[in-house]
Amino acid sequence: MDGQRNEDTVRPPLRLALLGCGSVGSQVVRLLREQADDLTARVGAPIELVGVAVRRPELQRDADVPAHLLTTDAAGLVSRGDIDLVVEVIGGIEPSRSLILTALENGASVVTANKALLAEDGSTLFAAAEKAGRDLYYEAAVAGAIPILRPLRESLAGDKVRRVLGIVNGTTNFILDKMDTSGAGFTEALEEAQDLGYAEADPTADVEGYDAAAKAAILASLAFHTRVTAADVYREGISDVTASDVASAREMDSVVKLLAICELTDGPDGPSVSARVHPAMIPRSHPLASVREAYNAVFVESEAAGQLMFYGPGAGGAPTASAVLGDLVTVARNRLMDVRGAGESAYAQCEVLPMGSTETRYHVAIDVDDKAGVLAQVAHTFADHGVSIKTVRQEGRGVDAQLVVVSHRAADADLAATVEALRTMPNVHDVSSIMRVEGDGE
Ligand SMILES: NC(=O)C1=CN([C@@H]2O[C@H](COP(=O)(O)OP(=O)(O)OC[C@H]3O[C@@H](n4cnc5c(N)ncnc54)[C@H](O)[C@@H]3O)[C@@H](O)[C@H]2O)C=CC1
Ligand SMILES: N[C@@H](CC=O)C(=O)O
Ligand code: NA
Repeated sequence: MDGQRNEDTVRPPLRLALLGCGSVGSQVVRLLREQADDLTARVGAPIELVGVAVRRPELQRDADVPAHLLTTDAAGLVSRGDIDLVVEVIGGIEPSRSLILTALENGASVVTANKALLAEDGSTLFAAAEKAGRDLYYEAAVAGAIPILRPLRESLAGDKVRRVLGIVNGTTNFILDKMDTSGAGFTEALEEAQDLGYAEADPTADVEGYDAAAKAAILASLAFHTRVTAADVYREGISDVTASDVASAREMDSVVKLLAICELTDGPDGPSVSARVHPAMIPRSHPLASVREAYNAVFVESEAAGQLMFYGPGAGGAPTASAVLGDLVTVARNRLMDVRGAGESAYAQCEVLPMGSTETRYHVAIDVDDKAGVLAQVAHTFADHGVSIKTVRQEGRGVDAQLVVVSHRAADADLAATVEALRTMPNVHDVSSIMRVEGDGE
């Protein structure tokens, strides 16, 4: 009966152009075909794939794309004037930016997974979507399949988000998890990630934190109703994390994770925000510590809702295509109703704090002479830079000792200056591990 009723009310097809047919694009094609009837029923009209822009048409693809749909002329496809919906899964800045702008100008609604572009120049795209009166949706751009952007933009629109703490890069989480569980070094763990297809042949964007920084910019913008770009995000990757850092974390009953941290801080001149990506120790009891392998999770703290956690697959063709299809159904429904969905609100116009004035905590391992007064000298150095010590542990190592200091929260610049000063002290041999500490409620 229901099926019959839907068929009776089905409208003419919405015409879809797909830009890019790699890992994500080919899964979009597969799901469109396999779920065609359900999608038609959910949207209220069929979605008809009318063109697929590719770079190399001769390539064998995971999805069976009819040859007559393939074109190398992506610009021509989005300029045709008869396209209702465009999915951009090419990636990178150009030609993706120009293609999305042309698609919007020609009246199409757009779905993209392109975090690099949104984090670099989202404001140009949002302005173009608004001018055209069309939707621009991008749930897949952060944490793949995990619904996180829609909850921030819509479900939490009546609340005040104060903090977003996320594991938003699957490759680096896989590497750090391997280092923790098997004691592997960074290089060995990276090779395993590459063998399993998680890390690219050139893993720089993942390993050096650029991918997570783009996602942090998008998260901070939506969470705090402001504009944060990738250039505003402090970034450190995981290539300097050693097996000894991971072992130090284990001794503290903690794990090392690459975190994206976005915070709202109230000040006398109004709220400001910070966004940073760096490795940090978190206690094993924290919900993010149990995020294993290539999974992602985003932990959101808001004033009324309290703590929320979003967990699932953050990468991979099919999971990412799931998020793309979710957006596609939404923008297709909006087209049929001739409305625009919720757009970006950037009314807050918050200042973005530099990393130096962001408050963090440090775990510092210091190799020193095991002599009377050395601990006091080290403690003075912290105090001289205005950094309060939370705990100190000392381990004897023959004539030497290792001091493991965990600080209270202090300006990151003061902590960095403390470490610099420690390195010049006569009884200090080495500052062998420096790691920020997060998530233990301080
Ligand atoms: N793979 C994943 O797990 C995730 C990917 N994303 C994003 O999804 C987007 C696509 O990623 P993937 O599918 O993994 O990349 P991919 O590299 O597998 O696919 C991109 C495709 O675009 C094609 N292409 C490049 N230039 C083109 C042009 N001018 N015209 C037409 N086609 C062109 C390439 O030949 C390639 O087949 C990127 O923005 C990526 O950041 C987001 C979340 C997860
Ligand atoms: N390279 C990314 C994939 C999706 O954004 C990751 O490893 O998480
Ligand atoms: Na997502």
